[in-house]
Amino acid sequence: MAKNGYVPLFETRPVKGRTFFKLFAASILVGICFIFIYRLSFFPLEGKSIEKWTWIGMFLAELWFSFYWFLTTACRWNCVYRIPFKDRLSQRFGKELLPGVDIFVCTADPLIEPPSLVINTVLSLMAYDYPPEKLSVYLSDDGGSDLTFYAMLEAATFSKKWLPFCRKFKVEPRSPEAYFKTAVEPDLDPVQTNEWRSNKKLYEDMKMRIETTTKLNRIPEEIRKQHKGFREWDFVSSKRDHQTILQILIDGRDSNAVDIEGKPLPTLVYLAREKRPQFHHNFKAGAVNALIRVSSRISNGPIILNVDCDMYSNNSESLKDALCFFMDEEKGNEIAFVQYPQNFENVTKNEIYACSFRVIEKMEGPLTSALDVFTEERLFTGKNMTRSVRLIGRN
Ligand SMILES: O=c1ccn([C@@H]2O[C@H](COP(=O)(O)OP(=O)(O)O[C@H]3O[C@H](CO)[C@@H](O)[C@H](O)[C@H]3O)[C@@H](O)[C@H]2O)c(=O)[nH]1
Ligand SMILES: [Mn+2]
Repeated sequence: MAKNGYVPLFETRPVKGRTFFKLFAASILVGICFIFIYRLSFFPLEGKSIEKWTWIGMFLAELWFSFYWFLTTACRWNCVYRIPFKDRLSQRFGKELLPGVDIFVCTADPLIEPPSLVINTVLSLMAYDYPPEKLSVYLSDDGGSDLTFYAMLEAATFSKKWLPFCRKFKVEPRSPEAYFKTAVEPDLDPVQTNEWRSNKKLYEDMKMRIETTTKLNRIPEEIRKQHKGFREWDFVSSKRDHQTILQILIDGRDSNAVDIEGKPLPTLVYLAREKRPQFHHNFKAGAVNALIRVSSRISNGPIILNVDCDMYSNNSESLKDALCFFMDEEKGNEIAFVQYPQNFENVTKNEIYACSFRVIEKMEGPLTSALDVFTEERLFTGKNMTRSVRLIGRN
């Protein structure tokens, strides 16, 4: 493994049984060739018109199925596993050497994507096992909703206790909702047990306050008075017609931005990009473009992680896993995009949703498919983009 003293940060292992798969594919290819030979050599020249047309129709269908088979087989031809070694990453890169990571969370509607769900995702990302001064979490709110803004204010306050709590009790996953749903009260000394209980209560109270405003569908006057950011909504006529609302809720550059233990907090930003009815907003891709511009002025991290608001992180170390691919001294430069596996809740025990890391190597020019990748296209070709970043996505 170690070559000239170099120890890689990740390993690529071929999936077992590739030769068998290739033989199997070759046998199908032979079968397809026979079908084509048969169709071309035995065309019913003498037959009725219906026979001829059915023959042509079937041949076209066979061509089409063969093309589909070719595409799916090509994708599976050289399957590999990627294995990151995050312990090596921590050994080799101290706090100072790790890159800044800008995390983008997108939400679009406070009714479909309730603010309590959004902040659970945000809190799970803020609590990543990563130097907080290197982390910045940006929420893009395409719903332009003060209900979501209020939930973010609550999350900013709650994070001061939640982050130390996660470290102390080794909480996993770090979405408070997901954690408290299954966690059993730890059997520790009374002081610690009380601390655990009081944090649970803090979360439940916060969730109740947020859900009450969501049900009311407005922010009560006494809460509005607590933060000047709410005044922005005096100028919002609708979710499709408003000015930019940008609020830095926790500024990591400020030495006072610390949790209850005095440790630094990650930067936390709320953004509702400007929208006007005469301009198309381009959905999530538009939101991500706005986030790239805004984050360039605030933290300008060379790594961007992009998640949807309903995708909390279920492992506090997964950021380090992804970084192993980018930080590897030999192969890291060939990698531009790492895609996290996605685990669905309450679906099935068996893994049928391709929950594995995906890594795109040697990227040249824009890629096709899916919105996450669209943002990448802009990143690499955009006229005013001078920022060179690498992406982690979950799509
Ligand atoms: O105008 C919009 C519309 C959507 N979103 C956000 O985009 C994400 C994805 O949208 P959703 O409607 O939930 O699509 P899904 O099918 O659930 O998402 C999958 O499909 C999308 C389109 O390919 C990808 O962008 C997502 O990452 C992928 O999870 C969500 O966080 C939304 O809040 C915005 O920010 N602005
Ligand atoms: Mn979704």
